[in-house]
Amino acid sequence: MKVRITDTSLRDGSHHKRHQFTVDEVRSIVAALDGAGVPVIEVTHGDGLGGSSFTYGFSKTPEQQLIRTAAETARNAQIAFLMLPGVGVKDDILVARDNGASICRIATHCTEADIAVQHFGLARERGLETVGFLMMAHSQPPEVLARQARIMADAGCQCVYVVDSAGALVLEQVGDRVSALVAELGTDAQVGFHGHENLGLAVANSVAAYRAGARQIDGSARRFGAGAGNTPTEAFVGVCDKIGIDTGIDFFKIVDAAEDVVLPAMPEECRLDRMALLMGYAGVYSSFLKHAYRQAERYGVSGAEILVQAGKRKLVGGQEDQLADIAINLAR
Ligand SMILES: CC[C@H](O)CC(=O)C(=O)O
Ligand SMILES: [Mn+2]
Repeated sequence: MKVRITDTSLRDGSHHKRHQFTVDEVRSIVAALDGAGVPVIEVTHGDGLGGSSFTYGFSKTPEQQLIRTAAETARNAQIAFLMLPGVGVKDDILVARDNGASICRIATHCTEADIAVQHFGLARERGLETVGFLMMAHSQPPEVLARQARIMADAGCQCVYVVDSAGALVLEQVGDRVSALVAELGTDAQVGFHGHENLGLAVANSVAAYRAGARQIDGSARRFGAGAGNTPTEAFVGVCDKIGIDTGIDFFKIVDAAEDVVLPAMPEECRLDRMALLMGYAGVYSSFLKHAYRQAERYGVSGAEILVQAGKRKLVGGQEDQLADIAINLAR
C-alpha cells in the first residue's frame, strides 16, 4: 500500500526558525527533498499565507518569493502552501498559485471548518488540489471531527487531516479519530495525519494513522517544526520501508538531505525538553512555544507556567496575544 508524504520543514519549520528562511535555504532544501523523492513540499510562513505580521512574527523573505523559488527548483515534487482563513485572504491563494504552487492546504480550528468553505471552493475552481487541516484535534472526540471533516469535504476538500497540533494524542486516540473520518468520508475525500513530537510519539502515531486508513502523512526532515518538531520524515520513511508501506522516497537520500542540508538551516535541533513535553501533556498548540519564550523573557516569568496557563485557558491557534496577557498576570 502507498502513502503520500508531505514534508513541511519549510512551513512548520518556519515557527522554529522564527520565519527567517532565505531564498538560498529554500532552494537547497527543496532540491535535496525533491532529489530524495519527496512528492509534496510545503512552503509558507509558519502561520500560513499572510502570517508575516507583528502578532506572528515578520518573515525575513516574502513567502510568495519563497514559494516561487521552491516551484522553480522542484523537478518532480509539487509545492503546497498553507492558509488560515482570516490570517490570509483569497487573493493570497491566487498569488501562490501564480507562483507555481499546486496544492492549497487550508487550516481551521477543529470546530470551525465552516470558515474555510469559500476558500476550498475558490481553490478547486482555480484547479488547485485541496487539503483541509482540523487543528488541535486532540480537543474533540472522533464524532465531532468527523462532522467537521464532512463540512470540508462538501466544500471541495480532497483530503482532511487530523492535525495533532499539540502533539497530545496517543496511538489509539489517533487511530480512532482517523477511522471516524474514513468512515464519514468514504470515497469523497482522503484522510491525512499531521503529528508533533511533544510526547515522543510522532512516528508511532503516524503509523497508527496509516493503519486506520490515512493515506497522506506529514513529516519534517530532522523534525524541523514547531514545539518538539514534527514527525521526522526520514525516520517515518525508514519505518514505512520496514513494514511494507510504499512512500516513493529513497531512505538513504532523505537521511542525507536531513543531515547535510536541512540541519545546517536550523537554528538548533528541535528539543523534546520540559517546555515541549508540557505542551504535549497539557494540550498546548505547538506554535506557541517561541511566543511563550519571548513573553517569559519580556516579563521575567516562567515560560513553563505560561504554557500551563495556556492549556488551562484552552487557547487555540490565533490567540497568541493571550500569552502576553498570561505573562503580565503572572508578573503581577
Ligand atoms: C499556524 C498553523 C499551524 O502551525 C498548523 C499546524 O502545523 C498545526 O496546527 O500543527
Ligand atoms: Mn504543525
